Amino acid sequence: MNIGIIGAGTIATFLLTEIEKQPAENLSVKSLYVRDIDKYRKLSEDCGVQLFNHFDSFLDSDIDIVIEAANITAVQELIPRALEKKEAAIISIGALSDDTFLEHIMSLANRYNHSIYLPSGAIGGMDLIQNAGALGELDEVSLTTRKPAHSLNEQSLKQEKIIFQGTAFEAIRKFPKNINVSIILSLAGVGIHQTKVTIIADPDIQTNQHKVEAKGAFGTFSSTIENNPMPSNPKTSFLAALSILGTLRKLQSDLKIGI
Ligand SMILES: NC(=O)C1=CN([C@@H]2O[C@H](COP(=O)(O)OP(=O)(O)OC[C@H]3O[C@@H](n4cnc5c(N)ncnc54)[C@H](OP(=O)(O)O)[C@@H]3O)[C@@H](O)[C@H]2O)C=CC1
Ligand SMILES: O=C([O-])CC(=O)C(=O)O
Repeated sequence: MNIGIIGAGTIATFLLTEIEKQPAENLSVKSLYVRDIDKYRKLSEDCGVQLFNHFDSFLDSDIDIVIEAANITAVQELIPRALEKKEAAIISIGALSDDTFLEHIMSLANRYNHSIYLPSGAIGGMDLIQNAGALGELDEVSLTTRKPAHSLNEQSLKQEKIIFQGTAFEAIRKFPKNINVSIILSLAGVGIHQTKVTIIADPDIQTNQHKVEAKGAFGTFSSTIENNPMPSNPKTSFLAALSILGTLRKLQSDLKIGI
């Protein structure tokens, strides 16, 4: 499967490097769409990947799937165009907190017969949350995120502080680079207006921690992940980058686990 990536930052560089190390996997990153070709020329030379700053040329290059690894605005601007020609995977899932946009890209996916893949990012258990709500009997879903204070621009904190409490809809608007996980959780579960989110800035931790709790006819569920951050962008957890690799592997495998 030939891959084109939007963006060339932390997650994109991880994918480039790791996919190149596994030639037997039948995955290959062929093209990168960037805003500034000069900034990423060395990366492209080191990894043997072609750079594009013209989106249609990127889409027309030898790729089967577009992976967005940029930001919410890039999803809004570029994914509708991508879906006319290719499959797409999105990691800046916060963009899907806009119902009108979500309906728009779903109708494009349907019209052009392309799927939209949403890797589970820095959390897990989305299969369980979806299954628990299969009969509409999922009553409550919440997320408590605890991140190092500096990741949340709270460098001066001396002790932990709750910096946000509200819905996922409100959370992603206040923290668009830190709480994409709340939107995939909402899409899997009870929606952006019902999913409760708490964000804690903690000066004494180094990991990105997410606690998911759910309650319904199925029983109760609780899981906590302590994510190691990516060195080049501590806001981003290593698992978020791994989850894209996981999605690509699942797409290629005949054994679909947890689907
Ligand atoms: N779903 C989840 O669980 C998680 C999601 N994320 C999200 O993943 C995304 C990527 O994270 P990460 O790799 O750490 O971010 P980085 O900031 O390291 O990299 C972002 C890259 O995107 C590029 N970019 C931004 N806008 C555009 C555009 N319009 N067109 C092309 N390229 C663009 C930037 O380029 P330039 O140099 O031009 O600025 C940069 O190369 C972020 O939105 C982040 O919030 C992160 C962690 C978890
Ligand atoms: O990487 C993480 O831990 C979570 C994150 O940034 C996001 O959801 O946007």
